[in-house]
This record gives sequence, C-alpha cells and structure tokens, in this order.
Amino acid sequence: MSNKIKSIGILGAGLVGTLLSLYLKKRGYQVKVFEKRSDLRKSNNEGGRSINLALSKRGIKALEEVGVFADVKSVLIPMEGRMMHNREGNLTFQPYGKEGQHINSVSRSVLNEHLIEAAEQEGVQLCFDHTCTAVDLENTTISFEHNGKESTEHFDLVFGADGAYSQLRQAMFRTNRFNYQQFYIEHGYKELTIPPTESGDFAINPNALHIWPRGKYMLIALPNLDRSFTCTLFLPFEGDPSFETLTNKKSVQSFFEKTFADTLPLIENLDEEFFENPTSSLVTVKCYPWVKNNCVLIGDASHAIVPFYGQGMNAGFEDCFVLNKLLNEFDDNWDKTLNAYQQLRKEDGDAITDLALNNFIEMRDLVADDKFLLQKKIERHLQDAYPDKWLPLYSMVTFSDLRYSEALEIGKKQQAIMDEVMNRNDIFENWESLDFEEIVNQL
Ligand SMILES: NC(=O)C1=CN([C@@H]2O[C@H](COP(=O)(O)OP(=O)(O)OC[C@H]3O[C@@H](n4cnc5c(N)ncnc54)[C@H](OP(=O)(O)O)[C@@H]3O)[C@@H](O)[C@H]2O)C=CC1
Ligand SMILES: Nc1ccccc1C(=O)C[C@H](N)C(=O)O
Repeated sequence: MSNKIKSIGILGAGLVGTLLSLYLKKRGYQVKVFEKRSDLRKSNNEGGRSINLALSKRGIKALEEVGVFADVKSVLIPMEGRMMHNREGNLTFQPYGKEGQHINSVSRSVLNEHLIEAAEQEGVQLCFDHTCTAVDLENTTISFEHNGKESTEHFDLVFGADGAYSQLRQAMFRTNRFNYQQFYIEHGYKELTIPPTESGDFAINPNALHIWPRGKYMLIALPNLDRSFTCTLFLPFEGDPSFETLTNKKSVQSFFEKTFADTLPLIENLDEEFFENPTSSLVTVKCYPWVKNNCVLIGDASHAIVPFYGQGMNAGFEDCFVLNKLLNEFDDNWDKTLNAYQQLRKEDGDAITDLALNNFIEMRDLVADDKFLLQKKIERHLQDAYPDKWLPLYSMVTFSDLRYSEALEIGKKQQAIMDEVMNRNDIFENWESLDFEEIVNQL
C-alpha cells in the first residue's frame, strides 16, 4: 500500500471520526466522512441518553495539534474534584490533582458540532444520513444507504471511526485470525436532569463532579453551560435495587428518598425523566488486529470502554494524535505507520479498558471510605514532596500523557506499596510522621 494513498474514507462523524478527518486533511489527503445520523448542527437530538464527557490532558493535546482547542475552550466547565454526597446529604470534597488542575465537563453534541464545523472549514467532505451497510476489505470499498438508495465507493484507505458497534469491525470479524471479545457489565444507566434554580443559577457547585456513591451503584452529576446538570444513574439491571425493581413512580420516589434524598428537591422531573428516558447498557469491546489490508479501526470501534474514567474520548483523540505522530516519523509510509499504530495503541487501549472498569468501583464505593480518602491524601503529599518520583495513578492517566499501559503498571506498584502503608494500625493518627522518602524509594 505504502505511498499510493490519496483518498481516505472515514466511517462515523462522531468525536473521533471528525478529529481524524482534520488531521488527515491537514496532511493533504482527500478525505470523505460518512455518518448515519443527520447533521448535528441542524437537528440535535441525543434522546436522553448522553453522559457528559470529561476532557483532559490527552484530549486537549490532540485538539491543540490541529488548532481547534482555542475554539472549544469556551464550552468547557472546569471540575476541580469529586464532591461526594452521603445519604444524609453531607459533602466531602476530593481534589483531582494539584491546585489549578482540573478535568473539563463538556457536552458530547456541543463538542461534536465544533469538530464538524472545523472539518468542513478545512475542506473535509461530510456526508450525513449515509449509513454504511458493508465494507469490502479486499477492494477497500464502502457500501452505504442514503435516501433509500444503495451505492458503493472506493477509497485508497478506509478508517472505521463508527463507534462501539462498528460496521468495519463487523467486516473484519469474519476474517481469519481476527480476535474479538465483548461483554456488558451488569449495570445500565439513565439520564436525569438538575435544572438551573429559579434565579437561573447552578443548583449545586458547578466546579465539581458530584457523586452519590452507594456501594453497588451510584448517581453522578456533571455541569452544563446552561447551568443545568446532567445526572447519570448507574444501577444494575437485575437484583434489588435495580432497574427491574423500579417499575412505578412510587418505587422510584421511595428509592430516591432512601438513597439520594438531597437530590429530590433538585431533580424537577424525576418521574417523567425516569420513565421516558431509555435505560442504556454499557459494553466493553476488545479486538485485534485493527488493520486488515487497507482498512483500519480507531476510537471506540477498536476499543469500546465503560465511561467511568472519563477517558473514552480522550483515548480516541490520542489515537489520532499518535497516528499523526507516526505519519510524521515514517514520512507518510502507511505500512510502517499502521503497523506501529496498532501495536502501540492496542497495549494502551487494553490498559485504559481495565482502568475504566476499576474506576467504577472507586467511584461507586471507595470514595465513601475514609481509609481510601486518606490514602489519596498521603499520595498527594508524596507527590508534593517528591514530584519527580511519585505521580498518583489518577494524575498519570488524567493530567499526563504517559502511555496508559505504563501508568497502569506504575499504578499497580504504587498500590502494593500503599497497601502496606495503609495496613498500619495507627495510620489515621500518625500518617504525617511516615517516612515518605522510604515510601517513594520502594517504587
Ligand atoms: N457521552 C456519551 O453519551 C457518549 C460518548 N461517547 C464518547 O465518544 C468517544 C469516541 O467515540 P467514537 O469512537 O467517535 O464513536 P462514536 O460512537 O461517538 O461515533 C461513531 C459515529 O459513527 C456513527 N455510525 C455508527 N454506525 C455507522 C454506520 N454503519 N454508518 C455510518 N455511521 C455510523 C455513529 O452513529 P450512532 O451513534 O447512531 O451509532 C456515531 O455517530 C467514546 O469513547 C466516548 O467517550 C460515545 C458515545 C456516547
Ligand atoms: N465523565 C464521566 C462520565 C461517567 C462516569 C465518570 C466520568 C468521569 O469523568 C469520572 C472522573 N474522571 C472521576 O474519576 O471522578
């Protein structure tokens, strides 16, 4: 294939497809994007099933590289830490990183609109209402349906940025030695809303990610530009409590009274939203290889993860950044680039998949535990005293661009060290007199 690539087709004008199109167009390729949905800028309908995104270092870096971050900045809301709400409505705040560090709440559709606009201005051809129905991996053609008509188009290279249920991946699925694994967690999610107050203000602190951790399940809330909050209830599909048991207004009301009492005056239309918004499921997909002939998977199509680290978009954006960096390194030799791309990013995709699953346990359960919060405090102290030696796992993932796979490995070593530290009987009283140097030197 090497250096004969001129035309590139991309499936999906989601966050990753549009950013990828910008990168490739800027390199001088002819780029055409096919998206099954209508143009978001004309009909914005998320259908009550969106979870707010948390843009952080990796995503920002990837947006900066193509010059779109400056434009996006105005739609971000900084969240400096987690605000935990216990059953009595008492609050505990846990900062995400050092002073001045934060993650950014952003609506998927607003960010997507910005990227679509930027891609169009760059000269990318965007085809909305085009559903890809098949990909021919041998001939690098895409078949799609548009306005009831079927047609087929050939490209030198095709990218599947078409999400967790990718059509391109579907074509790869039938090829020899393609590995594939998919599983659903036992929880589903439902979107609810905390509207602005009557005076038009945020009802709760907008510079935090709010969590109501309840062990096996949780509710979270992230701020929006219109001063509302998008809440997401993560609850098992089956068991008690579960989506299965919350079948009528009475059961929902009493569940919220018992578990999330301080949200009842805030979520105005609980009954309507609970029964009108869909309950969505959460899938994880792992597969390999990501490259077959001249067809390549990227973003969720190659590594669909659960949302709990707020890294799905950041990881997909980083895929684009790394691909572009490799194209620079290999002077647009696509064979070499794609080979290196899939090897590097598979390891990192697997790592963030595991990290995201673990972060659910942290958010729904551990953040309500005093010992866990003390561990975080000690780790922040280690970071302040030995910034070159100890960077907490959350910071490595969120505020650095260290490879996810390296962050995961270092994080495991840190956890083993901290397990011993936290086992001391007098840890709550005497943590300040720990030998911090000895701790960091164990790494
Ligand atoms: N906050 C949220 O609710 C969501 C967030 N995300 C975030 O976005 C990140 C990046 O996702 P990304 O990899 O871009 O994937 P996305 O799912 O965001 O985007 C893929 C796009 O391709 C479209 N598509 C799917 N099948 C076809 C097809 N056959 N033909 C043409 N278009 C198709 C999808 O439409 P359709 O969606 O209708 O299938 C979607 O618009 C995720 O990691 C996650 O963090 C993604 C989804 C939801
Ligand atoms: N955007 C999200 C959507 C759903 C669930 C979590 C998030 C997060 O961002 C979590 C955050 N990184 C945290 O660890 O507190």
